[in-house]
Order: sequence, then structure tokens, then C-alpha cells
Amino acid sequence: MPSAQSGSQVNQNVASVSQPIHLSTIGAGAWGTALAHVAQRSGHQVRLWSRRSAKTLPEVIEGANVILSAVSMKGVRSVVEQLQGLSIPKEVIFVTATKGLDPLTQKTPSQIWQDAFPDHPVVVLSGPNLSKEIMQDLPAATVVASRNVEAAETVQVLFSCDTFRVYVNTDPLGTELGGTLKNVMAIASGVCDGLKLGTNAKAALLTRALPEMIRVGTHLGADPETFFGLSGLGDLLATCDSPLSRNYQVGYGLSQDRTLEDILEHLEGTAEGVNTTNVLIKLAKQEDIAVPISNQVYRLINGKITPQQAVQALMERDLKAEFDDLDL
Ligand SMILES: NC(=O)C1=CN([C@@H]2O[C@H](COP(=O)(O)OP(=O)(O)OC[C@H]3O[C@@H](n4cnc5c(N)ncnc54)[C@H](O)[C@@H]3O)[C@@H](O)[C@H]2O)C=CC1
Ligand SMILES: O=C(CO)COP(=O)(O)O
Repeated sequence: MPSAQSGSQVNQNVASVSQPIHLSTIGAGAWGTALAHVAQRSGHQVRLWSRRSAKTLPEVIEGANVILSAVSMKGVRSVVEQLQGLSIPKEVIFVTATKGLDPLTQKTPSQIWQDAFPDHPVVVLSGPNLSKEIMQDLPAATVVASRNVEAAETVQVLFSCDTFRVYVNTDPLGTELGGTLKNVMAIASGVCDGLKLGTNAKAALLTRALPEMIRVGTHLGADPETFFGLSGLGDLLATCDSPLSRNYQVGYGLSQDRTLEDILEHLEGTAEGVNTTNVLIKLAKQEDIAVPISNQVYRLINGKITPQQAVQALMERDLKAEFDDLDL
């Protein structure tokens, strides 16, 4: 992976962006609100838009240098289409913070944004970032990734503050897939904890989850190295070990014999892992990618097996070498 810059170069960049950046945030859910809070803390001008806003979308994006989308996956296409109808200068950077896969095309959010705005820089923001902790100003780190390094560095400056440390990466797809695929693993992790399977089981699950994510990612063109960073392993650890995670809560609820419908009805916000699992399994079947853990999550959320049967199915798989199918 081409490396990001040295510390001294990054500092020069921070110094060169002396003017406040104008950020328009689309989506005022938990994550959009938390990122707006961080950018404000970092001294930039922030406007927030949601479907219930008094101001219109054109009013909110007027004069923005950066437009951040933090809507859930189901809202991405609609937001993209609304923005396509507006005249947005080419220099405006789009940042996508959604962690999901499109059910129609199996594309990632950044691919949808880049297809719709081919002349604009598109930056992915992803990392171990539970929004409730960010809103409490607890220290956290994230990754901003783009093929356009200058754009990524502008976004790095925009969100960096004393409680939020932002790293640049040049692999947007890997960065995005790390945050997306770990949501499936977070469901499995919630089941593991809910069934009280123990520390050994949890360690085995998370350790086997990472190569599964890498297998999917590299098949789709991502850099394997990215998955060992904050947006891959980092987010896997955060989300799979926190009751704050909605995806973890889904898995935990299923382990307590609650129905998926009941869990989702009472959930605070979006659990992207449910849709992601369904899209991923379709993709894995088409492309013949081995995704054993995700497969059991798929069967579980679609009511084909019980949590106990899912665990048993994973334990009874054919014996194999630890690293026989991973080309790192
Ligand atoms: N909450 C968190 O800790 C984090 C969430 N994320 C990701 O950010 C995304 C959003 O998550 P949350 O803010 O937590 O979810 P949320 O459920 O709190 O908010 C979702 C937002 O999307 C908006 N939305 C949905 N459909 C829309 C449409 N058609 N048009 C316009 N807006 C629409 C909703 O109005 C709402 O503001 C998800 O992909 C999630 O995986 C990423 C990192 C952290
Ligand atoms: O992506 C997240 C943390 O990095 C948030 O996880 P949940 O969507 O499972 O709450």
C-alpha cells in the first residue's frame, strides 16, 4: 500500500488549511451528529441536514467545501440522486461515512458516490468509532481514505481535534469494507457473548473473522494490509466487544431467543449488519468466496437455524490448515 505522509508533511498540511472548512453534513442520526460535533470542536463551520430539517438541501450545501454523507445504506441512493440534481462545484469533496452494501448492485457507498460524481474527490471515513463515546469526547481514532490524497488530507484536517485522531489511507475500498464487513461479525459476536461461550470461543471467532473479511476484501480489489489497521481489525475489536454496538445487540438478542423483528423494532438506530449479511451472502455465492461465519449469521437472521445450531455448524466444518486460503 502506498504509505501516507510523514508526520512533518502532515503538519505542514494542517498549517496550510488555516481557514475554517465549510462542512455540510447529510444525515442527522447518531453518526452524522457525532461527526458534526467533532468538526465543530475542530473549529470548522458545520451545517446539518436531515429529512426533517427546516432548511432545504440546496440551502444547507450552499458554499460547502466538504459534503459528508452519514445516512444509513437505505438512504444513500436517494441522497445521491437529490444532490445530482444540484449544481455542485468540482472542488467540493464528498465524504461517505456509511458502512453498508447496496442490495441492488452490491456496491459500496463510495462506489455509488464516485459513479454519480466522477469529477469530484470522494473520501471514505471509517474506523472504530462508536458514536456515543465520540459524543462524550472520549479519545478515538479513525481513517480517511481516498485515491485523491490531497482530498483525504483536507478531510483529515477537518475532523482532527484533541479527542479525535485521523489517519490518511490510500485504499478507500479496503477502508470501507473493513467497517462494513465487521458488522456481520459483530452480530456473530453478540451471539457468542449472549450464549456465554467463553473467552476462548470469542478469541477464535474474532481471529477467524479477520481472514474472512480479508478474503472478501481482496477478492473485490482491496489491499489486504488495510484490514490490519483501524478500519479493519480496529473496528472489529471495538464493535464485537461493545454492547453499544447495534449489530452486537442484534446478535445478543437473537441468542436470547428474541425474533429479529422484535430486536430491530426496539433498537436505537440502524444495524447495517442485517442488510450487509444478506448482500454479502449473495455476492459470496456468485463469486464463490468462502465466508463460513457470515454464512451462519445469514442462516440465523433468516430464521433457518438456532444460535446453538450456528455454533455447532462452525465447529463441525471440515478440518483444514490455518492459512491455506489466504494469500497475504
Ligand atoms: N452510530 C455509530 O456509532 C456509527 C455509525 N456508522 C454508520 O453510519 C451510518 C448511519 O448510522 P447512524 O447514524 O448510527 O444511524 P441512525 O439510524 O441513527 O441514522 C440514520 C440516518 O440516515 C437517515 N436516512 C435514512 N434514509 C434516508 C433517506 N432516504 N434520505 C435521507 N436520510 C435518510 C435517517 O434520517 C437518519 O438521520 C450507518 O451506515 C452506520 O453503519 C459508522 C460509524 C459509527
Ligand atoms: O460502526 C460502528 C463503530 O465503529 C458502530 O457500530 P454499530 O452500527 O454496530 O452500532
